[in-house]
Amino acid sequence: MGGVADGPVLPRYVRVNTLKTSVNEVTSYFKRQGYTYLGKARSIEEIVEFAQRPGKRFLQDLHIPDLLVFPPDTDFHKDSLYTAGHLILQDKASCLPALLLSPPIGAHVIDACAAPGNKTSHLAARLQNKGKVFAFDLDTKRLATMSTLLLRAGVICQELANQDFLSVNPDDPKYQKVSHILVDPSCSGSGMPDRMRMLSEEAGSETSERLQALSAFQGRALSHALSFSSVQTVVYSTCSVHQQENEDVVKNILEQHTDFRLVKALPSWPIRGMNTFPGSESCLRASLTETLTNGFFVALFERKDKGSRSSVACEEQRNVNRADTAAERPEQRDFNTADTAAAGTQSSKPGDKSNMMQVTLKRKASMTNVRSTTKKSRKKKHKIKDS
Ligand SMILES: C[S@@+](CC[C@H](N)C(=O)[O-])C[C@H]1O[C@@H](n2cnc3c(N)ncnc32)[C@H](O)[C@@H]1O
Repeated sequence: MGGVADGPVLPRYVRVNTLKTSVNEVTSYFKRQGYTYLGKARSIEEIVEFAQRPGKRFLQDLHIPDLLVFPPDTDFHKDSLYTAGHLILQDKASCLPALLLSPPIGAHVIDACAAPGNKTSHLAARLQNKGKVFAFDLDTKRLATMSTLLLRAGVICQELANQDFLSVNPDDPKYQKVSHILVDPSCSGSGMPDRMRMLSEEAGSETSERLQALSAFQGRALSHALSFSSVQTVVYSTCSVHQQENEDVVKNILEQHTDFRLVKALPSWPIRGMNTFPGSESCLRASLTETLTNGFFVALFERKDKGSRSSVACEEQRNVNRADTAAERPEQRDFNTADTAAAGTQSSKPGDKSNMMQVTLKRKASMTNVRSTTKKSRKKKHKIKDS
């Protein structure tokens, strides 16, 4: 393990799945396992210090109440609380989007690019399984993984669809009550430590083209989310460190969607968006060196007029989105590498036409495919319960 001289090391963050247990119960459990509970962290510096030393100790995080912090390399994969879905191994930064979206219990929520589903399960926990999470993803395999993870986490308010979010009709009566949307689209993954290394090995021009295409897709996904007529709050997040995928996307969207404004995301968070446009400090950034997390970016949008948006404005924006989408959709499927690796499943290489074809074919199976996976998973749930 690295010492202070090697720079900060990422602790093991553990999110308590409040659908199945509580922070108090988990704290008592670990105390019985011989761990010492050091209370709630008071500063990031305290966590930095804490993470330098091994040992059976843990803290409660200072920003995210249902997050516990253990020394790096603490392995919970065989722990019975983990296997029973009471604990979710999730980086602190990746807990920010659901925390910030903060849908009220019973709300209808869309998770636009959802698999493998850690944020979906966090959203369901915040909803206390009441209301609805419509979760979309293009990748069949990742959705199957997600279905298993959600089952283990006790999530029952989800509706999964193997569908391009950009093709979801905001006028569909099914989504008329959607008030909160999370957009966590495919990105370069440059905030993930190993991804950063991989990216630096890529040729400059290739990287810049890829970033450009990613950024265009991210903008369209975010714009599409803002076109749902009842949506009030939207969170946009990436695990990228690039301005092009973060502040630039947000700036363009604010210019297009003047009926939305940025809200200061978690004011107590120390690192803000890069100063590239007025108000960019409302966004937040995360990094290993500054916040002891993976590299991450979050922007929180809120509708200015809390009443419903004019249907003409919605329709105009959707026409723009549809035209852009039709032009760009085929390439966009290449950008799943970082996310797929994070999910522990096989990824398609950028430009690998055979894999692209597979994805296209799989997508034709669409909703039925996922619904049948979900049914199978439900059967499995009973088996797990019985055994
Ligand atoms: C960053 S990952 C999402 C991680 C997920 N939110 C979580 O916390 O587990 C991005 C996901 O977007 C999916 N995706 C890419 N393009 C999409 C599209 N047009 N519609 C829906 N999902 C898409 C990818 O397959 C990938 O699973």
